[in-house]
Amino acid sequence: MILALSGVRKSYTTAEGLIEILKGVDLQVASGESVALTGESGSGKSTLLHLAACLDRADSGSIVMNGRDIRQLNENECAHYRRTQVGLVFQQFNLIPSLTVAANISFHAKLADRFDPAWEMELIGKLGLRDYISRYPEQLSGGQQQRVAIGRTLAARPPLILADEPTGNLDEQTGDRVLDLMVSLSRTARSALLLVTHSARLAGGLDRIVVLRGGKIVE
Ligand SMILES: Nc1ncnc2c1ncn2[C@@H]1O[C@H](COP(=O)(O)OP(=O)(O)OP(=O)(O)O)[C@@H](O)[C@H]1O
Repeated sequence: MILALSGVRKSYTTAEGLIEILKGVDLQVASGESVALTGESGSGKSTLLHLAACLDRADSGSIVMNGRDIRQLNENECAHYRRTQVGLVFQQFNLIPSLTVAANISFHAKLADRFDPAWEMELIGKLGLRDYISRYPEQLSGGQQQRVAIGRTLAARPPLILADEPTGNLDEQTGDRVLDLMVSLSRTARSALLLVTHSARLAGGLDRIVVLRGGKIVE
């Protein structure tokens, strides 16, 4: 098991008082497995991904990644965890504006000490980015930037990829095509994938679908 969440709870304090979003989430993802995380808007899918990425803290429960409970990590250890253990593909591409496409793609792999030029060239080809490697992010379309963000994540071959359907500013067709690529390349990289998606078609192509409802995972 690469990732195991048990009894994970998370509440937010708002003007209306305390709202409980996750009410004891249990979820396991096996090494190399792809899991679609679905559920109604506001059910807590992004919250769950942020907790697994060590970007936010759960109130209780355990989140064990590769045998280690990430709830015990301090800030520095969390940052190291994000650099080496997980790849994040979120709605914001977060590319580095001052770096070329090629440098953006190798950035995390180098930080994680997993830079592999042959794998990177393969990714650049498969993502259709060969003609753009010397450009800067601002010179790319949204779909192209999204492909760079995916390439950057996959270049580091993280054991786990956490992806929050990054369809925000893309038309459906472009978004679907890029997400398909991400799923197939995650398999090639042997990374486990936990993907938030509203697309039943895309979810159907993954190993398993889980639903977040009423603050818990129902399969
Ligand atoms: N920092 C925060 N403070 C207060 N409430 C929050 C915070 N972040 C999220 N929420 C609330 O928690 C709930 C779950 O949000 P979350 O973004 O996890 O849902 P989601 O399932 O990813 O939704 P969507 O499919 O619309 O993206 C929502 O009701 C949201 O308003």
